[in-house]
Amino acid sequence: QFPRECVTPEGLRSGQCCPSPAETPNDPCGSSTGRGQCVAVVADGRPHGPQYPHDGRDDRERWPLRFFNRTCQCNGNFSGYNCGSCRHGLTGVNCDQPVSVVRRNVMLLSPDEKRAFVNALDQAKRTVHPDIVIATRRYQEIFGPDGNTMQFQNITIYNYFVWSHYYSVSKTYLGPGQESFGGVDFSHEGPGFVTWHRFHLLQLERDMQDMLQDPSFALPYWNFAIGGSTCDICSDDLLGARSSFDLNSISSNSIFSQWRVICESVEDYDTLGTICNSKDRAHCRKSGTESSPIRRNPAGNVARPMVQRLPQPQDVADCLELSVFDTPPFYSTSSESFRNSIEGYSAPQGNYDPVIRSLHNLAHLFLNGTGGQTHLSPNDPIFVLLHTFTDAIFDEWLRRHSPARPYTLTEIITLAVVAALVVVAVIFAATTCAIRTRSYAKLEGRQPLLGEQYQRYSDEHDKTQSVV
Ligand SMILES: O=C1C=c2cc(C(=O)O)[nH]c2=CC1=O
Repeated sequence: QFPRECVTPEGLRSGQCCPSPAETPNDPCGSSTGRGQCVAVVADGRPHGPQYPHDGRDDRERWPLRFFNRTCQCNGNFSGYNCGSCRHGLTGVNCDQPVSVVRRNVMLLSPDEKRAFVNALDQAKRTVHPDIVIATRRYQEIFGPDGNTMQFQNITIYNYFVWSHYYSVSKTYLGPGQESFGGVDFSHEGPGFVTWHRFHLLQLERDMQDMLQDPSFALPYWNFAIGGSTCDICSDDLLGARSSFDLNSISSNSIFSQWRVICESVEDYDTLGTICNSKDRAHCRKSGTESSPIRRNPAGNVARPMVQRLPQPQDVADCLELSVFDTPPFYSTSSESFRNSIEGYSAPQGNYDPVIRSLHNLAHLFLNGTGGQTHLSPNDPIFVLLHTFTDAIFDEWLRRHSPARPYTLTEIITLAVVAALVVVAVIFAATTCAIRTRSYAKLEGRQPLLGEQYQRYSDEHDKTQSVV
């Protein structure tokens, strides 16, 4: 997924993606106005962990170096692929006006607010993303059969949200006739789980703010830790009630019954080395099958009773007690790890047990349908609310256990200078004391203890009272 302006044959061959902000053409990254500059990308070059035994086989390794090695780095409050937008929470031409973006419990929205949110999601499902296009082939084939037909496509704002999640979890293609490698997932089962999903949500929130021209638009959250087997947000004024005719479908009174899922032909992609794309529909139509509606049957997985109920409020309280963010082997098998507990591969109290599913994972599996399959789950808009709540728990954990931030170079130098001054002051004070003590010791025999004016104590008075 890249800015539309960067995916020309020349753009990709140059390896540079440094577009100009809309207001200042021919000014890469808005450098003339101090917004940012075009710099070499520095990607993490450390070796992969044991879970991923390949090297150089997947476009996603050391992202985005396979495609671009120079991109915009924005200064201060500026942000975005061309530094043409503001950092989250800021607005205005100079990005210096704070704007409050408050995520609220979706159940507490007024009827008008609920309607506005549902309509905004539906608008995002239908509106083509103004800036971003998606790759439909791997890098090897990205220039097309003639070397000049770029393999990128437009995508809608909401489908881009679905696509980027799919891209992060899809298998590594190892070549024709070979089974794709599914042992790695770039956004789950590891330390990046909470931060990857935080950025994913911020991207959608920002895209919807721009679409609505409302910089204060906030995604609400679903408090899924209510126990029991009722999906409280599955009503037609919110995310859609259950259809009366099909246990696995959404009621036709909900706009979400009209939504069609993308990225479901996962076996085809893994065999052909293609990437989820909207040609799916044409392909499906030719073979006589329309792309499917969202499937959802909350609490309906009778074969797996453990996932027929939602997490309990105490589960949230328990995982917040875990003070260590993540623990070796930094995987879905970690114990005493906040990340693995909120993700839901270990118990909320921290102990790992392969049969346990809790918190975030349990909420996904409870949905029992599109929202419970990792490559498809964001197709069900409940995903958005499930993840804003997961993010709220992460936020609370950061407040309680905020890991010490490493010092910057400036802070280290300042601390060193202050420490040196303190040492000099202590040495000076100690030396002065020692010299004075020695001179007093010499004079002690000749000098009255309290000096001239305190020499006399009245014999008639208490000895502690001086007579002046
Ligand atoms: O969409 C998801 C679906 C999931 C299913 C599990 C599981 O524990 O089996 N975990 C999931 C995470 C998802 O993000």
